[in-house]
Amino acid sequence: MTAPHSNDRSIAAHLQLQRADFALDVQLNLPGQGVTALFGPSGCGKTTLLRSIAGLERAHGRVTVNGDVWQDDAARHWLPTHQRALGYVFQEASLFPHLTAEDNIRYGLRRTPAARQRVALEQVIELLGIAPLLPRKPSTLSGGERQRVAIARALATSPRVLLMDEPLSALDAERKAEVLPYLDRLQAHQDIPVLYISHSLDEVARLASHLVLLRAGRVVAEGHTAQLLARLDLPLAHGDTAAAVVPATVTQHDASDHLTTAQFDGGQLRLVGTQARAPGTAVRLRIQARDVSVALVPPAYSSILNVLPVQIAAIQPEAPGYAMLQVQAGATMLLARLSQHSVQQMGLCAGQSAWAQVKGVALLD
Ligand SMILES: Nc1ncnc2c1ncn2[C@@H]1O[C@H](COP(=O)(O)OP(=O)(O)OP(=O)(O)O)[C@@H](O)[C@H]1O
Repeated sequence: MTAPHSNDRSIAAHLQLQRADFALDVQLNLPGQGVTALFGPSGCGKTTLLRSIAGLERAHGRVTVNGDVWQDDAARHWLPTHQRALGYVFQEASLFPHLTAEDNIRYGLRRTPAARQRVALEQVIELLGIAPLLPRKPSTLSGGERQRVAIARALATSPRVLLMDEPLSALDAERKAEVLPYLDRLQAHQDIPVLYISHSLDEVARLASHLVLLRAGRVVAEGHTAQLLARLDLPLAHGDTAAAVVPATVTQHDASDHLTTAQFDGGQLRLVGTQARAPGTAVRLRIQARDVSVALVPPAYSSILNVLPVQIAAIQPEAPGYAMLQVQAGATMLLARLSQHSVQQMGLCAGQSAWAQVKGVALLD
């Protein structure tokens, strides 16, 4: 069943499911493009939600994906999984061991009706850089290579959505770093929305433009990743890993000093030692709360490259001895993790003007 508005770019998952000691109850309307991360503590229902969208669990409600109605219990409509145009990538690549990488990918392709095939096999192979792996059996591939083949197999079926359940969590840091750029490429070259479960805030910050925070089967918060990461009422903005994500545009690269300048909605930031990027390139920057300090007078003769005029938006006490500050630069919210002692000594309070000294800025893509 296809909705009359074929240009509908959204994913709706209005779902309820009751188990003996767990209930899923979500009303989600998500973007029909880009990566949406599902994040939350173990057992909060991330996998159950993804499986329900896939029709692998019999939740009740309504699921639509960019105009396709997969489930509408009110209209007694429910498509089984094989009739839902989706790709599913699990933590461990579940490839057929007796088939080569190529035959694994072709297997998915054969099961896709010709009318639905929109993604060319060659394109998928090129995108994931797996041409040299095609004749090999899964047992001869590394974990990262296997996962790239599994993603290729899912993509080759021309899915309307890609469901990824912790696709990198079984890989060590090095293999993860090897696969991540392919996920970036996927976003740049394929217009397929991705729902992505991850336990890693780093991964979420890097890949996801949209974020859903779940707890005990319910949605705690949902919205732009950058906005949610900086919200003091949410657990993400607390502790040693708290960080703000800042969308920016490269304006200059000074090759002699290895300094890149990027403009964001609130000023300029300079990054040292990053690869040269052409002016105009859109980038996402990550600023950790522990790398931001606050001064009440403009710091002089400082080695810190980035000093921004800000306004303190909010202050919240943290784990013993710490306070988390939201500081606003233009329209951008940053986080600063300070000692309680400094907050008291300096008499810091919401509404005050100050200078944020940013010690480290990381390029996410
Ligand atoms: N097949 C099942 N039968 C009964 N209960 C289940 C089943 N699968 C999961 N559960 C329970 O449902 C709840 C949600 O599980 P789910 O796997 O969706 O959580 P999750 O957020 O994906 O967790 P994790 O991050 O650990 O993977 C948990 O309480 C879990 O114990």
